[in-house]
Amino acid sequence: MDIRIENLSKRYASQRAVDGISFEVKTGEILGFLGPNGAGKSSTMKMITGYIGIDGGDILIDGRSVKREGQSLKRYIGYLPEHNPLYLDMPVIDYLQFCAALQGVPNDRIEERTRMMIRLCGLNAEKHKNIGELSKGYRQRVGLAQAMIHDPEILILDEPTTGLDPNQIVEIRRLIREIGKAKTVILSTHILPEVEATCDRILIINKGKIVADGTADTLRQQASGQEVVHLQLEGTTAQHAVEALSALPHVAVVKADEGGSSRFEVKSRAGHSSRRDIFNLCVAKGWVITEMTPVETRLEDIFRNLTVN
Ligand SMILES: Nc1ncnc2c1ncn2[C@@H]1O[C@H](COP(=O)(O)OP(=O)(O)OP(=O)(O)O)[C@@H](O)[C@H]1O
Repeated sequence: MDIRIENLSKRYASQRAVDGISFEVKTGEILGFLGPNGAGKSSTMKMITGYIGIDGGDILIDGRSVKREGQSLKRYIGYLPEHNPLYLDMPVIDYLQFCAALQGVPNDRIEERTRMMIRLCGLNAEKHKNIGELSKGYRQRVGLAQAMIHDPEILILDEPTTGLDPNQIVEIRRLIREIGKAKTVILSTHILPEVEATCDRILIINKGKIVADGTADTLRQQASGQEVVHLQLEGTTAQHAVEALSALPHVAVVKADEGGSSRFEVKSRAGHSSRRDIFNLCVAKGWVITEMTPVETRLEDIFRNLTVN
């Protein structure tokens, strides 16, 4: 099921938490929703799931308006909220059966779906414990299990791997990727490598507005206006190398590593590459290149550039 967000807005008193955003997520796509604290991610997710009202614009799920048909669209959506509300006095298994019934899973399938979620989310050893006795990570797993119990077409996951141990993070990412092949998934996270590992596309929101939308590769290409190369040379001094490299026509900045290790960072002018010139210079001077590595713009840097004001 496709999700289409059209000029969506949310206000809390005088604050615009979500400020006229538009984007689309297709079936089979996993969208990573990034943004600093307070950017408007949870508010957007809550509007998609019908947990809070829409102030402006609309959300279309398979062409149907959440504003008009929100209640009947809820059954297509699985939602893991940021603050996962769980019944602490209930055993895991009873809670999941209760959620299945609430979500309209037919009586004769409740046990099978509950068993499947317990297996998928690694809850077997804890299934008879009260939720209040579980560790933070296991509570998160219960939250994920309840989000998926009715096998929804759409999954909205607000920071799904928070509190999980590294092994379980890998498992849950794998699970999300698997589910994402046939469903529509939006997940928010603060863990940038997670977005690259799990998501097909990234949306960055800042102060209620979208500031980037694309694959990790496209965002990198857009951000890397200037080529940066790490270089290591033999047969010259740092001072000579910096002077000669700085004189190349497209080189903007040359930085030598401290300690005179003959390692350099060479930044070119926007839209130019200096790698050939560097190579030719070294050949002409008889210097040996022991390393020449283009530096990729890190997702962390892209995120910071777009969201630090
Ligand atoms: N119920 C509310 N009442 C008043 N203001 C709210 C409410 N919920 C959210 N806000 C405000 O709206 C803004 C966006 O909040 P939101 O929770 O959507 O951000 P977020 O991107 O999910 O942040 P985080 O990464 O910290 O979870 C914040 O400034 C927040 O304080």
